[in-house]
Amino acid sequence: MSDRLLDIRDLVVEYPVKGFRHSPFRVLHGVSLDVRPGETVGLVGESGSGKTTLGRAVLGLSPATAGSITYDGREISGLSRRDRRTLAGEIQVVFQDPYTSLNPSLTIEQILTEPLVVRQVKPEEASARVRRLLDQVGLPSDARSRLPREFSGGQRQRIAIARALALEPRLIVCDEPVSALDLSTQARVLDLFREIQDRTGVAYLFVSHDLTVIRHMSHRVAVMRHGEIVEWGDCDQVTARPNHPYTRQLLLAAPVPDPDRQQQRRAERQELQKAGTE
Ligand SMILES: Nc1ncnc2c1ncn2[C@@H]1O[C@H](COP(=O)(O)OP(=O)(O)OP(=O)(O)O)[C@@H](O)[C@H]1O
Repeated sequence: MSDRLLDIRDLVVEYPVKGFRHSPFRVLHGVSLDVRPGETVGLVGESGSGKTTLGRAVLGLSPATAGSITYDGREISGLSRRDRRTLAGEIQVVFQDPYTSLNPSLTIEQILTEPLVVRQVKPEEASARVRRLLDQVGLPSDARSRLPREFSGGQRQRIAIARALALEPRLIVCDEPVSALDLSTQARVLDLFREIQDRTGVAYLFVSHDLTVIRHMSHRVAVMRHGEIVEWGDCDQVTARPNHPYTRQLLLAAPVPDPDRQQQRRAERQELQKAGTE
């Protein structure tokens, strides 16, 4: 087995701009990174840096203008919709907003069974799997007959995670999966992601603007700015000894519990900004 489950090379993504005089808007300017089986690669950067676009490109939702995306040794960036469907069991997604990502008119059982039905899993087997999935994400089995609106944001995100796990994927693109949740719920859902990884060996491409979250989750981290990766490597190394001034700013902006230290970091950050690095 290749040590690269996902391999992105020199990826360029452009969005069309209305009007024939306008050239397309280039969002990713030749991005390269890889994800190994069972690891978490964090993608961090300010709003608009292109993190979501990169995740969408992996999912086939934003077409690549140039470059390649290889999954398990197979080029996937130009796949047709039909061929994409065969990958659905391998690559899944958890979106940011648990309030809009679940169909409000379906019961939890229907939501979790849908991907299994598409895979022609027999009804009895599907029902047993739904129970197991709920158990895996810490929800009671009587959740099956209820609707999404009967659950809190954190519980809904657990349901979204259960749905992503239904087909036993090897890679999940997590796009800001905790940023709509309050802090204590965030911590519990992050722990759940880690527990699931320890148990199943799934890999995550984990998108967040929050360096504290990325640091908690990632084995390796890519720091994005203006559609480029400005720093990439082992998470401990990047966060302990950042090379790029932008990474240093992100680190200084991340909250710390000690108010004196927080004040000192704010001053350091202002110094960096004055030096013209922002
Ligand atoms: N469908 C689209 N059509 C045109 N431009 C888009 C589209 N989607 C995103 N963009 C633009 O691409 C750039 C990158 O957006 P993207 O959502 O990938 O960034 P991001 O880092 O995920 O930001 P955020 O953290 O705010 O979600 C932004 O300037 C955005 O306006």
